[in-house]
Amino acid sequence: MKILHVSAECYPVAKVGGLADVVGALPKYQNNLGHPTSVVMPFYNNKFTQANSFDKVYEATLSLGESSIVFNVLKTTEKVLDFDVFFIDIPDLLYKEFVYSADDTQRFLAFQIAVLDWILSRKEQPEIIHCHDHHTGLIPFMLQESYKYESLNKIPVITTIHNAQYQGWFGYDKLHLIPEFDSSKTGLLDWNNTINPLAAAIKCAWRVTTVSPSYMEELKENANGLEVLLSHESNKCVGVLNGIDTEVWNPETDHYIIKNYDIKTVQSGRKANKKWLCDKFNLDETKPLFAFIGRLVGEKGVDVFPEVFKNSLEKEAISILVLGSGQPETENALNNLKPLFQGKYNAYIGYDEKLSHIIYAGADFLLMPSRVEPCGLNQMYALRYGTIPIVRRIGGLKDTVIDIDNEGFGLCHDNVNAAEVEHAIHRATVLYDNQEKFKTIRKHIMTIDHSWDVSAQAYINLYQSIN
Ligand SMILES: Nc1ncnc2c1ncn2[C@@H]1O[C@H](COP(=O)(O)OP(=O)(O)O[C@H]2O[C@H](CO)[C@@H](O)[C@H](O)[C@H]2O)[C@@H](O)[C@H]1O
Repeated sequence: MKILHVSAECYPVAKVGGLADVVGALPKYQNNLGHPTSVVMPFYNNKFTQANSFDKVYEATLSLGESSIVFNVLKTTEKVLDFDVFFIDIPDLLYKEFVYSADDTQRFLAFQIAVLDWILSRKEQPEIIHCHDHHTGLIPFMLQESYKYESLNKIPVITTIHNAQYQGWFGYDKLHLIPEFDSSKTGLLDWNNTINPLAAAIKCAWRVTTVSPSYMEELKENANGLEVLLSHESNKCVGVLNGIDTEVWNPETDHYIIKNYDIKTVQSGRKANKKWLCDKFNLDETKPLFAFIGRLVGEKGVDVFPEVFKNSLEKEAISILVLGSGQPETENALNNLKPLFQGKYNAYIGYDEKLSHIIYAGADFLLMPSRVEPCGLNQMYALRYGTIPIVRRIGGLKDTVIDIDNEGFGLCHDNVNAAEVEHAIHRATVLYDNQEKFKTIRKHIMTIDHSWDVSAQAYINLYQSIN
């Protein structure tokens, strides 16, 4: 079955968060299962596009309302990735140093129209179009309703919701930008009197998936306004747990980390990575190291950190290291703690792929007090590298981490508040003090298999059910 993924992000081409990891791995595993799978994404101005040369495979002009916009479809000259990636090049709109910005409505509408115009022109068409998040949410609608794409409307289209908090809303003043359709179908675009691309995708896609089974259930109660819609459409919705790319995320071969290790050499390998982190960030390597990696936004629960860190660093003999960027007030609060806890706490505000790998390889515990966590990849990377996750029981975290008190391997809490996170940190220090148990758990978690093998097949089964 020929599969085409449509996405704004794909690792290692362009990554803002977990969406890139998924779209950078799932196609590889689907190819391995014998299904030719490719990705189409925007052509950004970044390290990847600067480092490679590209051939033009298609050129045309698209209509965005009254405007005519020339676009190209590009492919790398050499085979760089394990699967084909096609790039939509619209210089004025997409060729930027960033992935997302304030004028995303125009940018991603033009992208989606270009994708469909290009598919229309191809002799060999995909047998499944797999869209990711709201940036590609109008594709299911356009396939079904825009006159121009009528000949494509038998191609099954599925949408995966990686995060329902973001829906891509825009006003009716931009309705005319969508290729012409029967105006009596405008309701399919609407949710609460505004155009809502994610809602349109939920209504028009043949199947809707979320990235964990628990998140699917939670969305019926809490989906940033789409609860009723998701409950109504629940027959075509299913949760498929994300996997991880075990070639990229492998402590034995990871070229980013300071010392590679496997289950037999975990002790010395992790010691070297921890020492590097502690030297670099002025932390005490004899104490348990707690880390956080991620976007500094409300849904990750990071607003509790200033209070938690202050209290825990005063009470416990621990070190804490943060890697992340996001809301300026949280960035400032985390920076402001540095002078108060020198030698015990540090934060790198920014994005650094290499550092993230070293943290998974060197920290003892990874904090994830998420308010919302559709799946979460960090806890799975942590497990593979032998870092014990401390998570709130929500979404994919609930599906992948079991508490040590329930014969599991992680530390879990039910709510996002300072007291519960502090208590979980305290429990982690007790575990750390029992080095024999700590090391047994560490070895065990490295053997848990979260590779994409199972879930890539689950998606194939889903595609086959609608083909
Ligand atoms: N400052 C930084 N420096 C370096 N690396 C950083 C970083 N900040 C984040 N990362 C990396 O970005 C990725 C984050 O992935 P997550 O899945 O945890 O969250 P995200 O909320 O982006 O994804 C959304 O989509 C994914 C994929 O479906 C879901 O798992 C998730 O629950 C959902 O919120 C990881 O690879 C992490 O290491």
